[in-house]
Amino acid sequence: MIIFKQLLEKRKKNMLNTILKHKKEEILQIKMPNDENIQNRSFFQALKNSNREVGLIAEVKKASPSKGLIKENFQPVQIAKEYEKGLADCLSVLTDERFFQGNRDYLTKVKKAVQIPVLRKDFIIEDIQVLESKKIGADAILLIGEALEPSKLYELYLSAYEKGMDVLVEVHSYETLSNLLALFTPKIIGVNNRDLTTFKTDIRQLQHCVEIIPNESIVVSESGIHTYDDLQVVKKDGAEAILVGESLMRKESQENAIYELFGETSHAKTTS
Ligand SMILES: O=C(O)c1ccccc1NCC(=O)[C@H](O)[C@H](O)COP(=O)(O)O
Repeated sequence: MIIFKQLLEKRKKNMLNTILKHKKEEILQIKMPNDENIQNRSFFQALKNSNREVGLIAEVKKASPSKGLIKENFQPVQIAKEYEKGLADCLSVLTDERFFQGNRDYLTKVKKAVQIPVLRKDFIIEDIQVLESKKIGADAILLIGEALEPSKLYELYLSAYEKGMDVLVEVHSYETLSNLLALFTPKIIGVNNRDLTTFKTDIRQLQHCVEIIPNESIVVSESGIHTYDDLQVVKKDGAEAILVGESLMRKESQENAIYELFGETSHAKTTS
C-alpha cells in the first residue's frame, strides 16, 4: 500500500513533465487545419468589461489528470451555450486529447455556437501551435510560465498578439512571475492555484504573487474555486477574474452553477 502511494505520488510529481514530453511528440504530427476565418473577439476587453464585479472564464472540461472523468455524456456546445446564458464573460476550451479528453474541433464548434471569446486551453510550447490556435478559431491562448523559458514564452506571446489573439499568461509561483516580469508585462496574468507538478491546490496562491502584479494587468485566479465563499477569498486577495472548470462542470445545469457560484438568485447583470 505504501509503495503504491509512493508510486502514485511520483507519477503526479512528473505530470507536467509527462504532458510536455508528450506535447513535443504530438507537435511533430500536427496537421494544419483549414483557416476557420471566424471573426476575432477580444478576450482582454471581455474581461475588462465583465458582466459581474469579478469576471468569469468558464471552462469546458471533460476530464483531467488530477480528477479523471469529470463529465459523463460530455456535450461541449451545449455546455458552452449554457455558460453563455449564465453570463460567463469568456470560455476556456481544453483541446488536449491525451490528458484531458479534449479536442481542437470542440473549440471550433464552440466558437461558432457562442458570441463570447474563447481561450484555447492547451500546453503551447512551439509557434506552430500558435498558428494552429488561430486557424481553429481561438481568441486567446494559454502560455504557462512553469512550462516555458521566459524568453520562449515572450516569443510565443508576441506571435499570438501579431496574429490577433490575446494571451493568458499563467504562473503558479512568485519566482516564475518575477522572472517573467523582468522581461515584460503581460496584459492578462493568471495565477494557478494548482501546482501542476503535484496537483496540490490552494485558493490562496494569489496572495503570494499579487504584490508584484502591475496595475495594468488583469489578474485571474485559476483552479480549485468551488463555492461563493471561495470566490470571496480570491476576490479579497485581488482577483479581477476567475477561471473555473470542475465545479461548474460537475453540476447538472452549467447556467445555474454560475448563478450559485456568484450567489445570485436571478439572471441579473450585477456590474455597477
Ligand atoms: O486540472 C488538472 O488536473 C491539471 C493537471 C495538470 C495540468 C493542468 C491541469 N489543469 C488545467 C487547469 O489549469 C484547470 O483546468 C483550470 O484552471 C480549471 O481548474 P478547475 O476549476 O480546478 O477545474
